[in-house]
Amino acid sequence: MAKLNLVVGSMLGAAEYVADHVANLLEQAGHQAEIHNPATLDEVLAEPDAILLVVTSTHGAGDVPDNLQPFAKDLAEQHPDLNALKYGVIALGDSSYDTFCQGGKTLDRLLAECGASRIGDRLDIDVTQHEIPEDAAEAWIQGWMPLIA
Ligand SMILES: Cc1cc2nc3c(=O)[nH]c(=O)nc-3n(C[C@H](O)[C@H](O)[C@H](O)COP(=O)(O)O)c2cc1C
Repeated sequence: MAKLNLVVGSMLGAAEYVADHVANLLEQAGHQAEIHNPATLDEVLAEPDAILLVVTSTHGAGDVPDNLQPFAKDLAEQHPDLNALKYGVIALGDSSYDTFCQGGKTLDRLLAECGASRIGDRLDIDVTQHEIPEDAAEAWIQGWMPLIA
């Protein structure tokens, strides 16, 4: 069973609800899930064997939410060696923006640039299509969990 660090980016609460729901599902399946909100890079670097799961919305004009900005900034500036780190990304956004799910895409890119390996595909949840984003996340995590077993 795996240890997962869930790193949350949220302004209005939707991504927080998704992270809580996903953490419960992971724990029900026997995994250990710890929510980091706000997250610090040091906490993640302290557990290189844990899998990182980013759950973030997008704000502004394609920006990472304020509570995740320090984490993203440290990743970009410190560029730590994350070759041993595995991660997944659940992004929430609104497809009416050109910058659809850009917050999640940015975290995905920053982690990959530091050498981390994404497990499976990123989930981009369009909140205009999913009134309850937790439902889309639940369907995705059921397909993702076998990849971390
Ligand atoms: C001011 C504002 C700006 C937004 N900008 C974007 C954006 O650039 N791209 C996108 O995909 N969604 C954007 N969204 C949609 C949010 O990402 C979406 O509503 C999400 O569910 C909010 O999650 P949260 O409650 O965790 O913050 C924006 C929403 C607001 C209110």
